[in-house]
Amino acid sequence: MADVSSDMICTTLCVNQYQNIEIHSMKRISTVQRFLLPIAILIILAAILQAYFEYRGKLATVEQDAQSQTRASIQLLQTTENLVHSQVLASMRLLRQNALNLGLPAINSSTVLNGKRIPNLVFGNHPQTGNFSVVDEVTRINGGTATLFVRAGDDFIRISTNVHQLDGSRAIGTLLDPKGRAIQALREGKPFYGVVDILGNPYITGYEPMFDAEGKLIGIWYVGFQADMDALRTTMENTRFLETGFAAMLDSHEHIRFLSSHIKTAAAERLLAERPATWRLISQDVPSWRFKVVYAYPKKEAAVQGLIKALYVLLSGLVGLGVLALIVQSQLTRLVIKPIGGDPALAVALVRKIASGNLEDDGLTGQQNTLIAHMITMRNNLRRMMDTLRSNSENLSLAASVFEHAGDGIFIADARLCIVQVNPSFEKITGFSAEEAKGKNPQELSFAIHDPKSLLEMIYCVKKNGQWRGELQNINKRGETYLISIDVSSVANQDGLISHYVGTFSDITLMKRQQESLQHMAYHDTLTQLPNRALFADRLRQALARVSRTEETIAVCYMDLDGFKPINDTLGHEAGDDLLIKLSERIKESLRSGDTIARMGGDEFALLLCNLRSGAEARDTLDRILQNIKQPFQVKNTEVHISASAGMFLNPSPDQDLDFILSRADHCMYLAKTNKALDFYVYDSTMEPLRPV
Ligand SMILES: Nc1nc2c(ncn2[C@@H]2O[C@H](COP(=O)(O)OP(=O)(O)OP(=O)(O)O)[C@@H](O)[C@H]2O)c(=O)[nH]1
Repeated sequence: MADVSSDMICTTLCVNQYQNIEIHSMKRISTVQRFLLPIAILIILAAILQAYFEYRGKLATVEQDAQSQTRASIQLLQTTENLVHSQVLASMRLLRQNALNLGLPAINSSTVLNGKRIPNLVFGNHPQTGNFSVVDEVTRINGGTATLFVRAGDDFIRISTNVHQLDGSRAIGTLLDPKGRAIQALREGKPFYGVVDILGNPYITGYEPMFDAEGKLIGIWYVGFQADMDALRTTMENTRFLETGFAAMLDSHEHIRFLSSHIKTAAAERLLAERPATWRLISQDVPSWRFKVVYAYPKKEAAVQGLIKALYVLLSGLVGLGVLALIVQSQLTRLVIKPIGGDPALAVALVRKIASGNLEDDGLTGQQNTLIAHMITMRNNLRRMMDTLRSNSENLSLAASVFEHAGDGIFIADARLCIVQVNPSFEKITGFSAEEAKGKNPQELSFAIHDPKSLLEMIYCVKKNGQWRGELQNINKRGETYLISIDVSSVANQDGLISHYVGTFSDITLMKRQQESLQHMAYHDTLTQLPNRALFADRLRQALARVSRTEETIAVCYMDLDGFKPINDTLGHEAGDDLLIKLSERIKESLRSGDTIARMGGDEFALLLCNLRSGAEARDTLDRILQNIKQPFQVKNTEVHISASAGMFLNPSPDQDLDFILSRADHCMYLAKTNKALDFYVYDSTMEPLRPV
């Protein structure tokens, strides 16, 4: 119980802390009380109802008992009557048989009895008035009493009897009670059997009409037994109904014959006469005896008995309720409150709060290993999950936004490299819509169309290293070639197996072109598109490096146009430009693929002749070029003639400085220009420092 109390206190404290829970009413009534309240009300109502019914039942039982005892008393009378009735019949038969043994009944003249003249009843020749042999014989054999009556008008006079009067004499000469019960039937010639009051005593009697040979009613046969009322008297005297209730047997004159011994006759007579409302009187007639059985009891006593019974039921109900309350409280505490860890209302409120989506930590705590504690843990876990989900969702929406708005094309492919999703930039760059791209692999969308191997390399690297970066040349839906810089990485599932590939790429076609253009500009002359000084120096460097391995002959020539300025001056600068372009193309066409011509500035050009078999071949080549230049050019519809002076550095060695080589060739060119005798001079470091062609 101490645990339960502490639980309740804990719950109340928790509830108090639990701000948002609508359990104000529950604070006042605990779950056990709420559980018990309807049961208690039901049990109390049932007990009250049962008590009421018990009360009514008790009243009815008292009434029924009284009725039943009344009937029992009557039954006793009737039993007495029935038992004696057979004796009466036997005696009646015996009386008549004894008479018939003497002769048939008849009236023979008259006789005198007690000074009165009455008809003389005879059996055969035997007068019966004052003759007691027949009746005494019957009584001797069967007991009881027997009488012979003779009819005298409407009356019947006892002429022979063994019924004695109070003075002890035989009651002959007396009349059959003219107001009695038997006389009416007998006058009509019918028998009468029943209880008759004879001289103040009840007799069970039998009366039969006596007829002579002609069938004339001349008298009465009578036999009777005085009823033994001792048993009835004892029963009545011992009867005590409730505390003061009593039983009484009244005769036809309403006189009390028998009465319960605990009440005085006068008091009983007064009650029976007044019949007060506070008493219940049950009376029943016994017609054959002309008696009346009365049972009387005070209503108050019956009510008290009923109330005692009702109170007993009520108390039993309350005791039962108390026991039930204890059982319910202990079982609820053991099976519900303790496992829950507090009032179920608190748990319900907590669940409702969680269900409403409120996962805030409100400081609620629960005892270990209880439902509330588990729910709080669940709520904490849910909150953490929600935070993670929210964060993931934000990341996802961010990722989705990036995916949607990224300038780079993005595709996501499954493990078979079939595209499952692309972003708008993918559609823009490739020209393929998302619907067209889905389900296809990059090759089917013309990725790396010219170099399918690069895709295989890409897959191999991604599988091995998790990512691959490179450039691919693709063809878009419009059939245009474009170059992409692409980054492909793999996404592994929980088992560590590749589930997806993510490719991010950008169209670098334009950038590449610009880059190439810039590179071209950096190494070429913008007017003639010939290599410039820097590219020439680079090629010369490469050639020198090669020479040490191949021992081939190379030659570096420096060339300057003669009389170019006048063309500018006369035909204009544009014509000069045109001439420079056409001259460059002519020289380029006359060179072999491994040779280089570069514009060094203004009207100055440099030549790098490689793979020469000899110095003579170098001279011949330069000479052929100079002769070629002398061929007329068509500029602005004008035939223009021009020539060039040149210098050659034949067989430069790898250890020689580039500037030195060029300055030597330039110097030779200067000699040719100033000398005018030769088109070019040759500098050969291995032979002569400077010599003409
Ligand atoms: N049209 C045109 N003229 C150029 C260009 N670069 C330099 N020139 C001109 O080329 C001329 C070069 O001068 P010079 O070397 O004296 O010309 P030249 O008449 O050939 O004289 P020599 O070389 O001494 O024979 C100058 O008038 C420059 O203005 C160019 O890119 N286009």
